[in-house]
Amino acid sequence: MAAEEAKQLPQLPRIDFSGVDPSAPGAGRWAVVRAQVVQALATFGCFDAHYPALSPDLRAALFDGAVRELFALPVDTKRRNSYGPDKPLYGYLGGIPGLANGYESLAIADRVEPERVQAFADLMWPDGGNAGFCETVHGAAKRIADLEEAVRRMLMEGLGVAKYHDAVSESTRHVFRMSRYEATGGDAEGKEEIRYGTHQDCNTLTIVCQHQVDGLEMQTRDGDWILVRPSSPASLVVMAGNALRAWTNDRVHAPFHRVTVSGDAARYSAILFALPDYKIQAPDELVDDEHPPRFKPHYTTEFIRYCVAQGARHEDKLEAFCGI
Ligand SMILES: O=C(O)CCC(=O)C(=O)O
Ligand SMILES: [Fe+2]
Repeated sequence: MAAEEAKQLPQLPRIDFSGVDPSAPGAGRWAVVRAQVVQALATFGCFDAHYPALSPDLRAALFDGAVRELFALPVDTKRRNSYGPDKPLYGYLGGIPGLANGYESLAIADRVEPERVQAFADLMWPDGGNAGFCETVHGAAKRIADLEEAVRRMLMEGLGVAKYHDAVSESTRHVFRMSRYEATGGDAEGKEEIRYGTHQDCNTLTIVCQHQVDGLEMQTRDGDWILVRPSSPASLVVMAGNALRAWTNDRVHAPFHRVTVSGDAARYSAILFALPDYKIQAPDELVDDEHPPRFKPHYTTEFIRYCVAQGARHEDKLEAFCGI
């Protein structure tokens, strides 16, 4: 894409979380940031979050140490990362036919807790020596999970439904996925390849941390593609998925996105997915004459099953699944 062309495209909203402490809701710059979060999720469905709590040092330790070591393991070892056939999107993924090529990824579920990270590390390195991996991965994932909770709380406060926050947190699971996208071997035109095809996420909120190599592209409501360029070494991308869109009765946008890679360096990312166990049904406060119900109540597991069966088709799957 030519530089002049890129300049004309809208930029992702950038929201500065410095001075926001997820463990002290309401304090510091909370109210100012909350207004920006609600606005960004309603329009773009995503934003660039400057979040110094995930320090550049911790980020470097995560990618240059832990994640690289993990992907260097033999495939048979990585395949041990499985949560059973009922949870297809949980464990090791090595390419998803038709959707993701030259892509490999592993995931730690269901909560970001030291014991879960340790159990994962013990599967990968049964002989031990994984204490450094655990400390780094848990440290990074915990900070990202804190941001997810703060963003969700801000959104719920902004929409006037904060009273549901604790119950929603209680039945939200966190899946921390580490992904690797194979390089294409050159920057020349025509060398770029879509490594993860166009899709909307099925969950409530997703937070992407990309490292050094860009590649995440977000589609605006008008259909333009924006290549995400992190605004600072401490920036993350926060986006809404279809579960949050449905729960808010369509007040939040769930953007289509994809990953395109070129060049000689593999791309690595770490992604936190918040997955709802609760029934997705908009609270009464978000349904009125002006906002009639848009989606039938459902569970996200059912919707994910539907999406997997539908395959890589680029369409509004939520509407097709449960639109009213
Ligand atoms: O790796 C990324 O930047 C995003 C991948 C993605 O969209 C996904 O796993 O759902
Ligand atoms: Fe995604």
